[in-house]
Amino acid sequence: MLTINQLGCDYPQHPLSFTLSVTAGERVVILGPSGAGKSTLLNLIAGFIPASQGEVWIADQNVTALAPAKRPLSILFQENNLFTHLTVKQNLALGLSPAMRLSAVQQEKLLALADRTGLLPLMDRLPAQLSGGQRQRVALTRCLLREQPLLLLDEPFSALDPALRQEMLVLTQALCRENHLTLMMVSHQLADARFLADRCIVIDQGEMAWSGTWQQLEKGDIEAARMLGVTPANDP
Ligand SMILES: Nc1ncnc2c1ncn2[C@@H]1O[C@H](COP(=O)(O)OP(=O)(O)OP(=O)(O)O)[C@@H](O)[C@H]1O
Repeated sequence: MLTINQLGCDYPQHPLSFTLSVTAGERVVILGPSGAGKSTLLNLIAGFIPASQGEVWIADQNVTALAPAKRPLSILFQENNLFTHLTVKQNLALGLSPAMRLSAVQQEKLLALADRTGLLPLMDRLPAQLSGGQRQRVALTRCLLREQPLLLLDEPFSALDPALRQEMLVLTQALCRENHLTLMMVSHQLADARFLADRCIVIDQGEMAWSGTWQQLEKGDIEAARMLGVTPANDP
């Protein structure tokens, strides 16, 4: 589904170069120390940071030279995902049409998904009139309306309180399953991986340092776990 090969950019501190493959429908949680290159990896895949080397292949298509909007993926950041002057409904409509002019079928689709994610009572509000969790629910719903096969999440729930965070993880897992999405999510929490990940990747100093299961990390007896500060009795 996703293959990247020596994908990198020239940051002055140290070069970054990533090589990895993700299969269709796989849910991968990306962990690693602060500054390791996790966000850069997602931004290189999405095309927001131009690659100075390497290639990105998504669903058998070389997308390395494509503009971000042309790549078959959606990306969600920690915050600032919504247009502040547009209502929830308008923000959602942008997922289907840049001009927000929807056909009857698209309207129906939008309302059905908004119902699924609990947004119907909020449709006429502006983002400033929503809680942080509600805003992320809108942004996640818009990602899904785009119906792209690859979903990239960059610490999307880290500003939320634990209960809301758990609610969003449950929703994300359900929506990924229902829509057969391939997921790559950056997180600082091994608990997210425990809940969501088929596989964990640890990034260190601009490259992939380790790949395996959250159970292996949780044991705390491998170098990748030590890198994250995980010991058997200590979840980072
Ligand atoms: N625009 C930029 N120009 C130059 N260097 C950058 C730029 N953005 C990030 N970096 C550097 O690239 C490295 C990787 O940054 P990145 O934001 O990808 O790390 P991260 O693993 O996501 O960190 P965190 O967990 O703290 O969010 C860091 O050393 C950072 O200082």
